[in-house]
Amino acid sequence: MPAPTIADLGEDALLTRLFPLLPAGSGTLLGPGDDAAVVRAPDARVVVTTDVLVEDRHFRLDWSSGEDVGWRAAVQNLADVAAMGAVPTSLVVALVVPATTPVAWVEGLGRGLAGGCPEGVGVVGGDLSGGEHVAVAVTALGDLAGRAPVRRSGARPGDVVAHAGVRGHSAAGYAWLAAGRPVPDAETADGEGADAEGRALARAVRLAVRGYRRPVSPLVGGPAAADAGATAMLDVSDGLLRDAGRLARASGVVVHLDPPADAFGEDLAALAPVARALGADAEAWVLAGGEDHGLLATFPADASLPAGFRRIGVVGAPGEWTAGTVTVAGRVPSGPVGWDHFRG
Ligand SMILES: Nc1ncnc2c1ncn2[C@@H]1O[C@H](COP(=O)(O)OP(=O)(O)O)[C@@H](O)[C@H]1O
Ligand SMILES: Cc1ncc(C[n+]2csc(CCOP(=O)(O)OP(=O)(O)O)c2C)c(N)n1
Ligand SMILES: [Mg+2]
Ligand SMILES: [Mg+2]
Ligand SMILES: [Mg+2]
Repeated sequence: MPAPTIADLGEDALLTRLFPLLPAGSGTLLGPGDDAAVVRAPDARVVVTTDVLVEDRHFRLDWSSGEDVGWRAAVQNLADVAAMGAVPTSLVVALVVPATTPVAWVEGLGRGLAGGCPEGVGVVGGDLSGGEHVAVAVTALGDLAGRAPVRRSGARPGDVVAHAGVRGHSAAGYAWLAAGRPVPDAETADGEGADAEGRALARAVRLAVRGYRRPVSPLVGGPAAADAGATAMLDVSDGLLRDAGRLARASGVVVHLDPPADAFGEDLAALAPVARALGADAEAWVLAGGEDHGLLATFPADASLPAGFRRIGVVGAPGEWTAGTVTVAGRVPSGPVGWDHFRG
């Protein structure tokens, strides 16, 4: 018997299968099933953002399961809410899927959405459409709880540049899958079968591929950064250099990143076996890889950095370099800076 597809079920039965898998959310007054949802908005100012994931652009069905795609769709949006200094509250999920899609894939997506959402966040509604390719558009709502939003534009010369979360993992995982290399199983990574070097490579590959399939954003760091006096913040979706450049441009400043071995030593060490095996450059993944969804923020020099944030540089005034410039170890890097949907 072939696996049942969503054409076997139809829309209503598919939704009946999906709803119980979705997280309810502590601020949900009316969840999925009516013409619209009703959610609590304690702050009166609602933070709202949307991001779409498109098959073969953001994910491949042969590289990621429904659960992976749901997880990433949630995290990518939750990170944008956190990057404003807000606490995410609800998601709305619009799904385009071919009729031939297995029911299990959509159920996996539901479970992945639940897995990517922290306690208290609900998936309160969405939409379904047939289409040639899979696309998942998520809208996220958040609560500032009295905080001022942390914008991209508030960085001042002398501020410390800090980052919370991993860097380069998603790009390394993508590179591994794009090279057509098999993902080692947990037994190879942790068991007795392989030699020490083989196990180290297996562990590093699994970390990277997991980072690509199911990134983890340090969401609580967003409100914590706001409370610690962050002057500017954004999540790193397109690459550290590109997103730091956006912050620098919006703020009219220059961002000076510390030498990679100091600022990103842990990531470089974690990804080194993957880079060696592929003949690739871990530094390029860390500086220009996207989709890790860490938080990049600037703080006054005398602020104490909240848990999870590490100093990676300092903000400078324009002069020798124009506003919007990002330097690494005192020089403007010549390699790629990150992702652009229309320019590669
Ligand atoms: N089609 C659009 N219509 C209106 N605003 C948009 C559109 N696409 C992007 N934006 C806005 O432009 C800004 C940059 O978008 P984007 O680079 O996608 O941000 P992020 O990386 O945080 O998701 C955001 O404020 C976003 O809301
Ligand atoms: C199959 C596949 N190819 C390429 C990529 C790499 N990639 C796709 S979009 C993107 C940048 C982030 O996505 P975007 O839609 O720009 O999110 P936003 O910046 O709006 O948060 C990257 C690095 C991928 N994740 N999967
Ligand atoms: Mg976006
Ligand atoms: Mg963002
Ligand atoms: Mg982008």
